[in-house]
Amino acid sequence: MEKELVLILDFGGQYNQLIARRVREHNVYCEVVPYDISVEEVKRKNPQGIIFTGGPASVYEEGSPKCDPEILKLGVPVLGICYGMQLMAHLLGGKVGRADKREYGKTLVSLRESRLFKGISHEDICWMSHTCFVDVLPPGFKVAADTDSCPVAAMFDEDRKLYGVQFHPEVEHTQHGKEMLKNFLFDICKLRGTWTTGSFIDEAVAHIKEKVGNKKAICALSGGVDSSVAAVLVHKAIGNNLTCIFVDHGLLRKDEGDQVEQVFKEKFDMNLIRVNAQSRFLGKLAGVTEPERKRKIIGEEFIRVFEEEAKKLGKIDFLVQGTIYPDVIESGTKTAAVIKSHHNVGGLPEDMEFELIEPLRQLFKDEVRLVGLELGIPEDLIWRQPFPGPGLGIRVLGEVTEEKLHIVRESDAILREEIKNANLHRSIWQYFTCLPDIRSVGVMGDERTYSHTVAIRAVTSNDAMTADWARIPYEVLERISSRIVNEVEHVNRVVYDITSKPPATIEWE
Ligand SMILES: Nc1ncnc2c1ncn2[C@@H]1O[C@H](COP(=O)(O)OP(=O)(O)OP(=O)(O)O)[C@@H](O)[C@H]1O
Ligand SMILES: O=c1[nH]c(=O)c2[nH+]cn([C@@H]3O[C@H](COP(=O)(O)O)[C@@H](O)[C@H]3O)c2[nH]1
Ligand SMILES: NC(=O)CC[C@H](N)C(=O)O
Ligand SMILES: [Mg+2]
Repeated sequence: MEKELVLILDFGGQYNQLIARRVREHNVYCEVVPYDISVEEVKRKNPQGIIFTGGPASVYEEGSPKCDPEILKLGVPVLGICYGMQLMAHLLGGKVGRADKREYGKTLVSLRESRLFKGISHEDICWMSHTCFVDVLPPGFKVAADTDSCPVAAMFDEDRKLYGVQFHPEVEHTQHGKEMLKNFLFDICKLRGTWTTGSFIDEAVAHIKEKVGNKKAICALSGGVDSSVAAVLVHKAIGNNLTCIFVDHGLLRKDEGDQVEQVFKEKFDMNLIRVNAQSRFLGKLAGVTEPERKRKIIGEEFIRVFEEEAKKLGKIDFLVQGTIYPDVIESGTKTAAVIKSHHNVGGLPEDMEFELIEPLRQLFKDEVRLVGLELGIPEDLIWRQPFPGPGLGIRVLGEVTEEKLHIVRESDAILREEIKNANLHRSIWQYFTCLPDIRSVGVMGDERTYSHTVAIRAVTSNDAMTADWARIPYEVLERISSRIVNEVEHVNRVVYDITSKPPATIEWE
């Protein structure tokens, strides 16, 4: 059976991940690729459909992102969304102008007859976010929708299978957006929706087998969800030619090192090496306060440890990592801004000796969890809360010291225990404490104190791309706060972080 694939050309829009999710929700595999992918590369990947995303630029500006126009001539159906539609118009001889009136948010759109809108009535509430508009249609195109202030809210050329929408079908607020994407995928691109976690596993295993052959690989294993799933997947492909390496960098949570080692030895039949590298990581971090510096130092040190361990094992060509899509996107791409350098992507040193294998690189966390369950990984591991590779190193704000690590470790253990006792551990995506680099005045036992403040961070999320602060019941918060101040030395105040992502991020650094 031919492999089904939709390529999403990334022009830097805010909702690009959502487009990918919506396509996958229809069981169609898709990949988000940079907008300047060459036409040869597109041909090699052989997609049955292509989507151009939105983006902040204006097509008529110099230097605005443009794809190879040949992509529009491949005969593969293309759906341009917002900037994507404007670019399609611009490249094919139409004209894009700047409107006097911006359209932003919910907008009533009149739809005309088009395969894209099959089964949807002649009006729909759509979500708009634009200033520019298609002023003159490119030759061969027809108007498929309009609004009070936008004459071309959608356009199409049925013969060439080129479609454009000015609004965003991928956001929830567009009432029939799902149906529109469905029409594009199934009616226009003639896809069947064969992508399932089972088929993903089969393909990934075959691909890894082919790539690695009889060579050897190591896997950076943290005991977290992503690297455990990656390890099991690669082990399925290459068996004992894989060795997992778990680094205890001194930035782990309370008792975590021993727990990971124990669980892994009990539940998995794989080679595992635990490296105790506490002092070298803490040494490298001494005196460093800037968050991005800290992340890069940790990222590089990880690789140096892997290289040293690999040398002891003979010739190792590949490094397996549990990188997932949000790690990639937040570390910055050609079009997406750097939010923070995830140690395993933006924090990698340039002179690394391994070739990377990252089978989960295109997946979101919830998809990784489904793959893990399908692979038979125990549920309690699959539902572990995410824990970042740089660990407590980015939860101790500012300089990392043993004393501060101790405070975070102990307070975090209390928080986790109480969340579990309150049976909230499955409904909250992530919950942890962090240590802002501040001290404040308190009174304990009639005496003045001048001690640390501990912050509680707890969020709900589906994929870590956006998050809301979790509404932990007051009684639970009260218990956590009182235990932390009573049981953890050098702490006299506990605060609760009530910011969503955006504008904040989940971690504080
Ligand atoms: N202590 C560690 N030792 C070895 N590799 C690690 C360690 N921490 C992180 N890594 C590597 O970095 C990758 C990214 O870390 P990340 O925390 O995002 O994923 P994870 O730990 O596998 O899963 P989770 O998000 O559930 O914690 C991991 O998949 C793993 O390959
Ligand atoms: O492996 C990782 N390496 C990193 O450098 C890193 N930084 C953040 N995170 C985790 O990613 C998710 C999103 O976090 P932020 O909202 O803080 O960006 C959350 O789940 C974070 O815990 C990381 N994971
Ligand atoms: N959301 C978008 O893709 C916006 C496209 C373009 N920047 C505009 O303002 O019209
Ligand atoms: Mg982790």
